[in-house]
Amino acid sequence: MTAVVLYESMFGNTRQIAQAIGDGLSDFTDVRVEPASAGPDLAVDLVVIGAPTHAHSLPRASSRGDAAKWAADPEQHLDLDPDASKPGVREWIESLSTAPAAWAAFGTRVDIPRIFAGDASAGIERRIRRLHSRPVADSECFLVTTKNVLVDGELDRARAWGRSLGQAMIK
Ligand SMILES: Cc1cc2nc3c(=O)[nH]c(=O)nc-3n(C[C@H](O)[C@H](O)[C@H](O)COP(=O)(O)O)c2cc1C
Repeated sequence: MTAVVLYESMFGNTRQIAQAIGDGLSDFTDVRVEPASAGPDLAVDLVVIGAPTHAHSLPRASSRGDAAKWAADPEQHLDLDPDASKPGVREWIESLSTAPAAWAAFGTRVDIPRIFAGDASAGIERRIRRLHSRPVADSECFLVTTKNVLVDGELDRARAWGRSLGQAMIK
């Protein structure tokens, strides 16, 4: 069995979550963790795909530009990921003609009530479901602070979610 965890990340949090999900999955399968800008790779048994929440939904070119402006402000103490300005998860999904054979969605968002934050994972799930496919597990969103730092315990939660996806695949 093989799996790929695809992510988009501006400031590194979603990348760290993707790597932790990959760690959890690696107990069950060979797994690669890659930016979504690498393009569609459906030749695997499981695709796990995640993005940061921007304006309640998935990043788009304009919100990636806003993220780059935040990172350019030294007072924000943010480093931009190398692939941050490239096409990401929204474009990856738009390029699909069929859904991956097995897939699950995750996101990151600010630790405020979901109704105010929105949730990229729900946006990913909704878009791939339009290709007449259901995820292998409910989507999951991981939390950052308003200063864009992962909330304590979220990497452990991501590892556990990755393990649960691996378990679901071997059943
Ligand atoms: C342009 C922009 C818009 C954002 N909009 C939202 C939002 O609507 N809701 C939210 O919870 N977080 C929002 N955020 C915060 C991101 O969700 C947060 O920066 C991200 O989860 C961190 O992941 P990353 O380090 O992988 O980019 C926004 C961030 C940026 C840069």
